[in-house]
Amino acid sequence: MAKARASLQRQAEELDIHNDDVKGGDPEDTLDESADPLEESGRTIDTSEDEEVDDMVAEDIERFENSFVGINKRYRLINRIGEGTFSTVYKAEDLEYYKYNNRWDVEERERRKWSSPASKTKRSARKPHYVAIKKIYVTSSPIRIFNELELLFDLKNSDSVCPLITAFRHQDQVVAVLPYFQHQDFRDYYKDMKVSEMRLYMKSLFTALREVHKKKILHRDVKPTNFLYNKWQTRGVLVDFGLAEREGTEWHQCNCTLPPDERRYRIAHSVYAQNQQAGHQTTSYPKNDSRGSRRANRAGTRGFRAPEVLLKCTQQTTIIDMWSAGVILLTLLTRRFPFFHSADDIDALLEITTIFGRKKMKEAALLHGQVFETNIPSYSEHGHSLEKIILWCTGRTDSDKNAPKKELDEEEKEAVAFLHKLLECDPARRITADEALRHPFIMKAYEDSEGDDDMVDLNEV
Ligand SMILES: Nc1ncnc2c1ncn2[C@@H]1O[C@H](COP(=O)(O)OP(=O)(O)OP(=O)(O)O)[C@@H](O)[C@H]1O
Repeated sequence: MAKARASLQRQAEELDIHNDDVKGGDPEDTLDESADPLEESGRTIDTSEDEEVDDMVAEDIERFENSFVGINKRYRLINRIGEGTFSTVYKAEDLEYYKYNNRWDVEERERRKWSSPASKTKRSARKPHYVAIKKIYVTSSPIRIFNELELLFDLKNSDSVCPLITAFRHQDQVVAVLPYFQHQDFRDYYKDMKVSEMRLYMKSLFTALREVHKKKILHRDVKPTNFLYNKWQTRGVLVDFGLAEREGTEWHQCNCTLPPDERRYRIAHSVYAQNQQAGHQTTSYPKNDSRGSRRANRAGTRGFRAPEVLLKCTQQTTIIDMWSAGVILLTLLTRRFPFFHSADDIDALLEITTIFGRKKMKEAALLHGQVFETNIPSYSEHGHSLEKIILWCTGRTDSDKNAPKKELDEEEKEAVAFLHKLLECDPARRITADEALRHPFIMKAYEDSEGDDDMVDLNEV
């Protein structure tokens, strides 16, 4: 393992490119904006090798094959399946599959488990095997590429993380080779997923996050396009560790990790509190603050960033991913994608304020030593309940005040009770992936899959 790591490191160091990351934020921060969930370019392109390939895509594949000498000896490129901010992903047939040990191939393992001894040898000899080739843009910094490859290498034994099979470099171009994971486009099912199906989706997502978080890795970019879900197999895999990092990277003490008494003391003696006591409602923070602005990693995708990321917490933990998972569940329950659609971080904070109200946001900000103030009169002190928002978004509100009040059904109510635990503004009180998997809402998914196991047993008999 150490040898492979050293070789990856060497490859990253060898890259002679000095460009900065694609989108930098203000120089004081680390802000990597991943693809907008609304942008068509981020959309999964459906592929079947028999399908006609667009002329433009065929040209692109040809360019790629010509620029990356030798790639077509190992892989037959079939189609372009995804385009993101940092990479283009192609589906390809692995031409040298049988030369190697393919422990990464979970699907083949499953197939072999259930097939007869004779078919095991017969069919696998003919069956083509597919991979996803991620061509990382040359504008990505070598450090970033190395980071992604190294974290994927670390997670190689996790079935719910799309593993790294191998990686190649040719001049300034790096490609990562991953197993091709058959999945459906989120946009094709989020509008009509039943609550029982949401449970299975979330269970699979938390299983992946538990694995990642156990290794103390923050994914940082949890969103539907980075969780490839196969609803027929009720299994998904996490992809895209391009923004991921190890917990503790560049940490500096943040107020949120102080013992409550000490935090209260600091807040009570802050400039903000003193100005408040003096009754300076409009000048509760220094207008000409000479202190340097705070540095914090705010990488992620708009609409999925946790409040502590937006508030520049300097000790962010793996729990930021659980907020993003909450945004996915909110999307499924409201049938709105993307649910949040802010232009920048301030907008994002305001969108959250609309739901949770001014009081909660002020508390959330103080927790990280920040002051949250807004003069927008329409934001209420306590916001709106998630129940109400789901009813609004799904057209279950009546303009007639005398009409009987519409309510969520029992299953939706259970989902909302769980959602509150994910969309908790205080990271210390937010549910972890491990706890989520033991929550009654998710536990019901195990009851459903126990039923499925029975069915398999009967078929076997
Ligand atoms: N292993 C895989 N199997 C099938 N499809 C994949 C695989 N990996 C990636 N894809 C497809 O390619 C898309 C882009 O991949 P990825 O998220 O890794 O790239 P990215 O450039 O970092 O994207 P973004 O900027 O959207 O975060 C995915 O949303 C998915 O549709």
